[in-house]
Formats: sequence, structure tokens, C-alpha cells
Amino acid sequence: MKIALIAHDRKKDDLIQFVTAYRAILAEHELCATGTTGQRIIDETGLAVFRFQSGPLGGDQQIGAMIANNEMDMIIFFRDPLTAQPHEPDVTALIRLCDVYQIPLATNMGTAEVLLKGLQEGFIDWRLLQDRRS
Ligand SMILES: O=C(CO)COP(=O)(O)O
Repeated sequence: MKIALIAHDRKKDDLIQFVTAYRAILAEHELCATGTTGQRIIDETGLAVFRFQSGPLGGDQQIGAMIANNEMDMIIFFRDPLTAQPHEPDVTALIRLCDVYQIPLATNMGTAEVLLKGLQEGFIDWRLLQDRRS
């Protein structure tokens, strides 16, 4: 499965903690991330992560394009609901595309835990039945 990991600045420590806790599950999958988030995951967990642009520079839109191309299976996006983001329209667009294409999306640690446990149990295997365009 292809999983995108994203966190706003004040949520990055939480994401690192989460990725560390679920490293064994995540290591079995293809990981990608927005730029700064991805670099921290690489540096602090040693996992292999493909890095897109930083979020404010278009990273959310690049991940959205992957969703539209049916090339992304799950999004874990620890949003900061208390801080205005300069690229708020990009954030909204990414979340919208998850709903358009029925892509499992976790925006906080509680939901992310359920998603990864479900992933491990095979609850998201239906994604493998979807036609891949590439
Ligand atoms: O802003 C982000 C998501 O909207 C995250 O981007 P960075 O991982 O580059 O900080």
C-alpha cells in the first residue's frame, strides 16, 4: 500500500511519536510525505520515505494528484486545527479529494491508530482490487 504521512509544524512531534510506535507496520508499505515531515521521519526513524515538496510549496497538491491518479491508498495527516496555514486551500483540497475517491484519511492520532490496526488486519485490502492506472 502507498501511504502518505503529513503533519503541520506543531503536530510533527506527535507524528514522529506515532511513526515510531507503528514503525513495524509502516515499514511494510511504500511511504511518502510532504518535504519537511518526510525529512524528520527519515532522520528520526530511519524509514525510507519519498519526499514531495513542502506543504506550503505544493506538497499537499502533489499528494492530491496521486489520489486523483489512483496512486495513493491511505493518508495520515496530523493537521493543526489551531494555527492558520498560508496554504489552507491546498489542505482543504487534499481532504476533499480523499472524500471524492474514498481514500482512508486520518487527521489525528486516535483515528490513525485505528487505520493502521485495520491495515494490518487486512481491512483495507479492497484498495488492491481497485484498478491502477499506472
Ligand atoms: O504543510 C504541510 C501540510 O499541509 C506539511 O508540510 P511539511 O511537511 O513540508 O512541513
